[in-house]
Amino acid sequence: MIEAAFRGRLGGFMLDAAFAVPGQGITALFGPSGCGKTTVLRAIAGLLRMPEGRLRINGDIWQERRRFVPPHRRAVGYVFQEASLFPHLSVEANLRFGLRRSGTTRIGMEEVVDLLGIAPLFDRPSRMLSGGERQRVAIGRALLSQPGLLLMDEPLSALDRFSKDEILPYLERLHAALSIPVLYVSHDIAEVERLADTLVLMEQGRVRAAGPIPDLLADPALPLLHMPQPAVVIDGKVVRTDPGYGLSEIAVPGGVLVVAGGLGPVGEGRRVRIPANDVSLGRTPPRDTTILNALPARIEGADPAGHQMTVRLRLGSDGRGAALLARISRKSWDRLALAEGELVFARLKAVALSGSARVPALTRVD
Ligand SMILES: Nc1ncnc2c1ncn2[C@@H]1O[C@H](COP(=O)(O)OP(=O)(O)OP(=O)(O)O)[C@@H](O)[C@H]1O
Repeated sequence: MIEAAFRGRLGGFMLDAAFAVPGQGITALFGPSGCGKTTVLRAIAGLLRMPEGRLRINGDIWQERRRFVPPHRRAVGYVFQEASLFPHLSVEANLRFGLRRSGTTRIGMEEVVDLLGIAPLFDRPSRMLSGGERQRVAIGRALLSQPGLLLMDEPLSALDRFSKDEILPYLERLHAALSIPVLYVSHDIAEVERLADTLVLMEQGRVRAAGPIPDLLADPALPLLHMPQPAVVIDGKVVRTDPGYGLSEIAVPGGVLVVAGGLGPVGEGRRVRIPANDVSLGRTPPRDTTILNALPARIEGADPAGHQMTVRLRLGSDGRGAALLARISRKSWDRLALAEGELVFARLKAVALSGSARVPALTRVD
């Protein structure tokens, strides 16, 4: 468990942020520019001492009343927006610099090099790396310092789209292979939807909500559902693959989804992303359609969005499955006389796998 509470004033900015999140997986600190995400990360690293603060990381107290563990005694790895490598040193020497800082070895050089695909870069001076490559080395160096907690402050924001897409699968691999909890600052919801297990939503120095990302994306009291392009993410497992058609079946709470790709061992974890604009609703099961996914679901409620409605649903005829959103026209809502509690068939035009394999938390290896 990671329990954090910080309160205090920095110039004209008031921070009053408290959250408790699982001590494993990736927790995203998400919110608009200036809401205090970096300040919280700095307070967790001990680089900033808030007048009132309480911080407990998986049982270890790092700050409480007069107790304040200094930054060098906190087992954190910190990855910044721009990798601060030694430009004249080789990748290997930069990585060894991380290794030297610590006595115990939880993660070794070989594992880091393998996980982050660093082998081909090993002998290069770090000034000759691309932005994405530099960031991979910076992440490797942070991991080699044997952190009990990895802090990442917008690690992809200085990269172009191409480099971002190149590095995201590596972050997903880390997520799958390591048990080190990660606090990940971002203001890019696409990144957060892809990587995070838990979301801490910040607004003006405060925590508006904290919880599993699938729940927060579909919560009508929060701004995420009211964004122009809302979406849900659902975590499931491969139950069948059909290599001939390049399809896999993913069991999710309340149904089974057919998705393109995602072929892999049965039982492996997968996350899917379903944009609300790609979901339509009908009262009867569809026939003669090219749509592969049409699942029974119950309407939980609906919120007007201009001339449209954002309909909140739960998969399964009992309405107890995963949360789903549908953006439909108000006219369709009225024409079908839809209402809370009704059973409908959700037709999902697009179900995209979000990233690569996700290993369920319980089978993660240490
Ligand atoms: N040492 C300081 N003294 C005064 N004000 C500060 C200090 N540190 C941060 N602030 C202010 O606190 C606010 C929050 O800053 P912070 O960098 O934590 O936001 P953020 O959510 O990470 O933003 P961004 O996404 O733009 O990086 C800002 O208004 C910033 O100017």
